[in-house]
Amino acid sequence: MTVPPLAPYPATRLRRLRQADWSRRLVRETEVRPADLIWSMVVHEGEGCVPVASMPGVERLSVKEAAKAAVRARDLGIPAIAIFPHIDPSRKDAAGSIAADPDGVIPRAVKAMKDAAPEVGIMCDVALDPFTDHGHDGVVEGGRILNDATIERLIEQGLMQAAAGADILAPSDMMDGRIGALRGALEADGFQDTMIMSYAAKYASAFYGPYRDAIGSAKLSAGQGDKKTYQMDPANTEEAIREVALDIAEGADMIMVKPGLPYLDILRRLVDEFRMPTYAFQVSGEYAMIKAAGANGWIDEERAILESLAAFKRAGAAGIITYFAPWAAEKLG
Ligand SMILES: NCc1[nH]cc(CCC(=O)O)c1CC(=O)O
Ligand SMILES: [Mg+2]
Repeated sequence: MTVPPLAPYPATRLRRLRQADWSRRLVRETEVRPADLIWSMVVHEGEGCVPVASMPGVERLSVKEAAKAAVRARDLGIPAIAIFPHIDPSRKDAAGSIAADPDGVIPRAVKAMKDAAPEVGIMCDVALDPFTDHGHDGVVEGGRILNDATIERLIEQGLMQAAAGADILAPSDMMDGRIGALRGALEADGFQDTMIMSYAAKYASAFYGPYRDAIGSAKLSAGQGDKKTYQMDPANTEEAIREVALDIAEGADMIMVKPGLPYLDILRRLVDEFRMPTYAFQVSGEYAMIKAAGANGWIDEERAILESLAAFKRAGAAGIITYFAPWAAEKLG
């Protein structure tokens, strides 16, 4: 990109445009609006709201509360909600047997939310980890995560979610080939309008820690293995291009980079390379860091939240999946 020639100082003084709020607003290049936000939300099988210790301000919501939250999202101008399930440990097993249960908390929440606020898009994670007792996203055999056997389970789960009324399916497992398999299954079963947002460039990150607390799959963070054989190495950027190219070719409508703030370089590259609707997930650890530093008075929490959201837009995100969505929409609306 060539910069047009600038008159040298003092004819050019870049500070001129920064001197007043009105002129700063006038030259602002990007803006965060409620319509840029996807509300990341945890639902649980019980009643009421249960606070998540490592994510102050985030609560696990019952199906009933999730329906109310959908109405709130609509009123705030938030276009979509991504839901994640907390499952009682007694109901988990090695196979994640209940992941595709049509009476599970996810399909019940989807139906209740779509009934309460049909104008709000509902996105579901396609992955086994909330339902497995080992916390992995796939079928495990002899310590290995089986790719193709996992895809079969993901298809069952995704079709169940689509049948429940989910608008967007978001496979977050990082198995190879799952986008194409899911797209084919959706077409075959009459769900040609169900969207897929692929967690295409998803990294094996330490920033997911509080999420495992939120959905009750703490085992991995306690040192029982890691997800490095399927999630990406944080050192890699060329590989993200290959991951995304394949997911687009397999039929993804939207792509995602995860985590968010530490991976803005990846986000920018993918937007420039593919020109697809590209989303950033500001994950649980990013939320927790801002909340913790804010609570200690070490940073100005409100400014830090808004600055972080602005950074995603500046880097080219079409939208941001964030636990801050309701607070931010209220502030920005
Ligand atoms: N596949 C599950 C999944 N879906 C979203 C997150 C993380 C969300 C967050 O940290 O906020 C994870 C965790 C993981 O992959 O280990
Ligand atoms: Mg892939």
